[in-house]
Amino acid sequence: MPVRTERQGPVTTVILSRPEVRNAVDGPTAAALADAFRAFEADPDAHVAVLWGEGGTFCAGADLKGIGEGRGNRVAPGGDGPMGPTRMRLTKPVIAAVAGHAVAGGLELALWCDLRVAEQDAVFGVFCRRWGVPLIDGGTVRLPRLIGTSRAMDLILTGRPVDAAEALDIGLANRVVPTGEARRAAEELAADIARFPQACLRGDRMSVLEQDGLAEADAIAGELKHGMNALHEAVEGAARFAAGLGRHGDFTEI
Ligand SMILES: CC(C)(COP(=O)([O-])OP(=O)(O)OC[C@H]1O[C@@H](n2cnc3c(N)ncnc32)[C@H](O)[C@@H]1OP(=O)(O)O)[C@@H](O)C(=O)NCCC(=O)NCCSC(=O)C[C@@H](O)C[N+](C)(C)C
Repeated sequence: MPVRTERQGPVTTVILSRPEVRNAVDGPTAAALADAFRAFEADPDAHVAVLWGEGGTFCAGADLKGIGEGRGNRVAPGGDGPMGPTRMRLTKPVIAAVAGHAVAGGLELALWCDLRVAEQDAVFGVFCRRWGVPLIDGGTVRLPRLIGTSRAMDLILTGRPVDAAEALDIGLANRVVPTGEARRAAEELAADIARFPQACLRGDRMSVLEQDGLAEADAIAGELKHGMNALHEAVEGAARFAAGLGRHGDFTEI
């Protein structure tokens, strides 16, 4: 099974498991990844997902051997991405737990996630530059939005490796943790996020995602729309505050 899912309360961990090819994604693996995230999205008790690659590597991108033999991943307009879930807009957050390499399509998978927790020896990069395989899983769109056009163009044109320290510095990684700790740290972060009232959190997240390409006034109108959908939580949350709960950053009691 190239993909499996484990569940701890509201946290779902999707595990990419083809360590013998550094978790390179072929067609069946892409389909299994997409299905795993569809199942996460449909499960009302699952709040936050973690995407982790087994065997010390996040993902070496698309399966180059398959591409070389004419068995490239399916590229269908309107369908799933060649790497699987990269064209889905989930209503819930996903965190990439990056050990080893997150390169080419593996970088695109990490960019699709909301947050990236990287091990200190993790490496990111547009390694597909070497083979003439294009970024068509959102990489040319999400990378500049995340780190800015100038930095993204450097990485896209040179295909150079980016270590964890630089990734943190340029905002590609959100946290850097010791080697071997990415999954645990990402799951802890996911559990922290899963504790909050979810309608408000999902609305604020969606406001961030939807504003790309919108004029400021339209983006602010979108923010209002998502915020109003979660007002019931605001009333409940304000009542908890008035009762003296959750003050001074102690979120465990809310
Ligand atoms: C990741 C890596 C740095 C790890 O190095 P390592 O020293 O730890 O491991 P290795 O010895 O190089 O590889 C171990 C095994 O893993 C296989 N492997 C590694 N990456 C692979 C890959 N991408 N496809 C198929 N097999 C891959 C190797 O061939 C090898 O198999 P073998 O034991 O049978 O020789 C190194 O393997 C590497 O550079 N791999 C290639 C990465 C790369 O360039 N990927 C580009 C893929 S194209 C791409 O993803 C772009 C994407 O947008 C395309 N699409 C839109 C279609 C999705």
